[in-house]
Amino acid sequence: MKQVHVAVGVVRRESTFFICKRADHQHQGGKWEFPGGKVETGETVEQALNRELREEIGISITASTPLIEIAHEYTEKRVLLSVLLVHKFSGEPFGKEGQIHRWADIGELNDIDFPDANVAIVEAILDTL
Ligand SMILES: Nc1nc2c([nH]c(=O)n2[C@H]2C[C@H](O)[C@@H](COP(=O)(O)OP(=O)(O)OP(=O)(O)O)O2)c(=O)[nH]1
Ligand SMILES: [Mg+2]
Repeated sequence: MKQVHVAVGVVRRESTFFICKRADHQHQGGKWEFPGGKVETGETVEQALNRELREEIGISITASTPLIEIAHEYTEKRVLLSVLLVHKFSGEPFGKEGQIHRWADIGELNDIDFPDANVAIVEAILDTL
């Protein structure tokens, strides 16, 4: 199975994190996600994430640091998630593509319905902060 490389942004403001709901027709539809998307040929992870966060939530990244890389195999798809912690940005995040979104407190992260690969992301957030 081909592996899809995805840049994922953990957008943080104080002890809260900006999350979006994936549309029903998408892979892992109906689950919450950290915004992001596929890394295109010739892009770095940082460039891909900056493009995706502009398109999806209307912000520009000012400062980010690598948080974790996760390779995960779903039954129908193999993904490599390169996750960056986005701690400075300009603009106010919103659901630019009409998606449901919210700020989740750090204490809620363990109870949110994320795709399976995100268990390791949530662990990394809780370990780091
Ligand atoms: N953005 C994001 N994707 C995640 C997370 N967890 C997780 O398993 N994924 C998976 C689901 C998808 O298979 C893949 C993201 O790819 P995608 O198809 O949504 O990428 P995209 O935003 O470029 O979408 P598209 O416009 O190409 O349809 O990564 C997460 O927290 N955020
Ligand atoms: Mg996306």
